[in-house]
Amino acid sequence: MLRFITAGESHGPELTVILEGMPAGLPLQSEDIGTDLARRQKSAGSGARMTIEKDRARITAGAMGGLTTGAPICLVIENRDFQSWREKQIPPMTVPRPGHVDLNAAIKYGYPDLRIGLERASARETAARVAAGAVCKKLLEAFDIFVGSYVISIGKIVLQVQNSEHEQLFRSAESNVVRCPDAETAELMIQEIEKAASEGDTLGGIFQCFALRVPPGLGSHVHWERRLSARLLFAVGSVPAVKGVEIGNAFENAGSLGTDVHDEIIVDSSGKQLARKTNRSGGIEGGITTGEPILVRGAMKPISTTLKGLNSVDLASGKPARTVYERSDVCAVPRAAVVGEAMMAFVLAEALLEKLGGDSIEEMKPRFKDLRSGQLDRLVMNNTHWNFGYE
Ligand SMILES: Cc1cc2nc3c(=O)[nH]c(=O)nc-3n(C[C@H](O)[C@H](O)[C@H](O)COP(=O)(O)O)c2cc1C
Ligand SMILES: C=C(O[C@@H]1CC(C(=O)O)=C[C@@H](OP(=O)(O)O)[C@H]1O)C(=O)O
Repeated sequence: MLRFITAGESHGPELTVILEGMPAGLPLQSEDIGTDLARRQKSAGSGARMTIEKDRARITAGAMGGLTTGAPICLVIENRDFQSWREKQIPPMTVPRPGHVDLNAAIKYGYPDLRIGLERASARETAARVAAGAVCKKLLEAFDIFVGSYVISIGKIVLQVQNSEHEQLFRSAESNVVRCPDAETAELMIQEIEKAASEGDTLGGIFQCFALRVPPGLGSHVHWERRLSARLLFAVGSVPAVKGVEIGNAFENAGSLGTDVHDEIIVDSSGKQLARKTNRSGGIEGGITTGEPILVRGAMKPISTTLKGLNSVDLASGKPARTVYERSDVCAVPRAAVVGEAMMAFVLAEALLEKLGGDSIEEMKPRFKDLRSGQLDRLVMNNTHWNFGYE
């Protein structure tokens, strides 16, 4: 079993993540994690906090001499902003912001100050997830599996050019600050963010995560919690502010005819390998990977903290009050996309380990080679009748 747990508050000294279950022998350096940490910070629409933090993961356990040992991996990320909070007398926060955990956490935990809830609910925690996800990506890369993402929409600006060249779309998207593959649409998205910011408002949007060269056979149909589709929906849906997740073209498919949706099975030009004409299923059928790219989209609500303010109630006086603004992102869809990648990488790394077993990369490699693929001659079928009996 692969698992991770994070700890840390947004303005506390540091974030910690422990990733347990990684096999031994995986090359791992802090720089491997730094790239994704930096990607998660870079985006149009980011607030002032992102100019303060320079995220870097310190590896304090589980890797020695640049290789994982099989022991729990501990990663620590400093919160530089802690320095400006540690000596401060902070006035109590008593007006809950709609869209945040503020009110619910206070009701549930009996907090005397709304800050206590927001400190842990803040998406600062996602830096720790991205660090763990980067390690999972290293494992997947050792088996040539690639996980990436790009932005499909911000507010009402939607990417029109969508095709199956996900890796290429990803590369183009990385060249701009909204992580959109099409330069013209990216420009419109940036303008949309600037407009919302100038009006004291915020935006959400949709990001696409994908995984390429995932072998068929990860996940299972035999039990609800082993279905890879369900596990991916849960993982990507756990990203703060993500309120909808779909696999493949799920919502569009729901309004179409079956014969227009399901990915027909063909024998490819080699005559030996089974393939699909399309990938509307997003690479999973019956909770098991098909070998086609895995596609998961996350829909993020607009950022809850708005400069304009929203109506609420001051819990100290019981009177109506406007929310108080300190600072915030205006749009975080490009940043959330990187968190989505991390969550997807975690689920796939876990599923790969379940499939292959083994305590070291060396043990996993030959088993990976031997994975059942869609090769016709490896499918064991015969025409003898089968007795459907239980006694
Ligand atoms: C990368 C990232 C950055 C975020 N930045 C902000 C922010 O600056 N301000 C804000 O109000 N919400 C931000 N959010 C969203 C809140 O964390 C989230 O809406 C809040 O915790 C409530 O959780 P829920 O929306 O899942 O109910 C961000 C989310 C992500 C994933
Ligand atoms: C710190 C991060 O994101 C934060 C997520 C966040 C929220 O409410 O979720 C609010 C902002 O923090 P602050 O209140 O300190 O300005 C964001 O900057 C981060 O992503 O590393």
